[in-house]
Amino acid sequence: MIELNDLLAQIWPLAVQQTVGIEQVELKQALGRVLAQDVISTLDVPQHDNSGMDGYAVRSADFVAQRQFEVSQRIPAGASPDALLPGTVARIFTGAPIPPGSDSVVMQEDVQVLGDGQVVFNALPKAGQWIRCAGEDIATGQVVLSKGTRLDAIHVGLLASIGVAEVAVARRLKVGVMATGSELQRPGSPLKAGQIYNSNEYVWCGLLSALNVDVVSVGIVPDNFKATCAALESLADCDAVISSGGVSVGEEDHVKPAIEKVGELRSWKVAMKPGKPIAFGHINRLQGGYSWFFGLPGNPVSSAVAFKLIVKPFLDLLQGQAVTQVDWRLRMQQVQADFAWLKPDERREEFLRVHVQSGKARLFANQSSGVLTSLAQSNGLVRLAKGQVVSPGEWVDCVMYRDLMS
Ligand SMILES: Nc1nc2c(c(=O)[nH]1)N[C@H]1C(S)=C(S)[C@@H](COP(=O)(O)OP(=O)(O)OC[C@H]3O[C@@H](n4cnc5c(N)ncnc54)[C@H](O)[C@@H]3O)O[C@H]1N2
Ligand code: MOO
Repeated sequence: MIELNDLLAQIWPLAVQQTVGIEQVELKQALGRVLAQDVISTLDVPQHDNSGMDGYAVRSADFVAQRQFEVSQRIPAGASPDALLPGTVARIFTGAPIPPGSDSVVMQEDVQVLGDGQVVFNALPKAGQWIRCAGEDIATGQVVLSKGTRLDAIHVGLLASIGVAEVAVARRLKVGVMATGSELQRPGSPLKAGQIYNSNEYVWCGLLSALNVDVVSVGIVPDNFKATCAALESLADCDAVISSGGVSVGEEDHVKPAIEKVGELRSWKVAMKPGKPIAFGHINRLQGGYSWFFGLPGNPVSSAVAFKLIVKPFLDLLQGQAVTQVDWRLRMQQVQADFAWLKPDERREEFLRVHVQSGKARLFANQSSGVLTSLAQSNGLVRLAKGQVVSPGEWVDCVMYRDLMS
């Protein structure tokens, strides 16, 4: 068995070295994609000093002599103002450019309008007040977003704010999925004796949709060697293939021998619970090259946890996402156990499904790797080292699901 940290150290660099190609997309299509180049601003945001309030643009030094002023111009947002005449003020609105010669804005609530183009100020302005300075958000030449960022809605808005209409992103990945198991049935069809519904594929497809990849599914593959080889070969043109089930040691487990036949098995069995029988390798393509392969366990919890901890970061890295953004170990937090864990696994590190609230982790009662409800009713995984016991009140490492899928 390989340690999880060692597996990650072995496979993540492979993805970093073999990131996929780049394409230009329109800004709105870039949501959820990974930026392939640094984006540098060619302008200041805002472009001009502008008003932070509806009110009056003034010269603060004029207030030494007087409190009543003539309004010499009106500046709505989008206008190009004249210089402020000495001894006068300008009516101004939020976002409008500050006229040359003015160094301060007084909000209209502090001003009395006399009706003959004159106004009286009830407050003394401080130089610089209510002025939003040119370039205070983004300065010309600044790296606004770095290569390797997965673009969220705010990132896309930030790019729009500097006038970018198209960006270079990693091309979409093509990911193949297959669920092995002669006992599996599709939701929508009645279950025959001994059958269970294929849920793993639905979990992955949901998780994959957050990664903006194209999914190709061959659906359910029966437990036989030939069918397994054929399904794997049919997905060889994908960037990566994920299968579930059939990776353990029984006679009905055909994934390991099949991957050895159609490609190469590079690693098998990880010292983690849930998720021990994980296969990693590749499927050869007839025309040369290969597709990465992850054979995840059939147990629904094992398959989902292995996906989040191992496969998802690998797919992110293939798209060029920065390692610091995908390595969930950097986002572990300490939580206080609201439970006791007295019979630890001596050979594997464990990931316990917990619900964390106000810094306290409550353990889901049934930690079986077949109980998918444990994932539905938890929001994080407590990570325990081999043999680690836990007493109530102890501080333990935890990774939250939101940090696994961000
Ligand atoms: N003698 C041993 N037996 C087992 C070992 C072992 O080391 N020695 N490891 C156990 C562990 S740990 C796990 S995890 C499982 C993994 O086995 P497989 O990956 O070969 O998975 P299957 O046996 O095909 O299925 C396990 C379980 O999951 C259900 N399943 C399968 N596919 C799906 C699906 N698509 N959706 C929902 N549920 C699925 C399946 O019906 C089984 O109940 O092996 C242990 N055994
Ligand atoms: O690895 Mo298995 O997932 O312990 O049940």
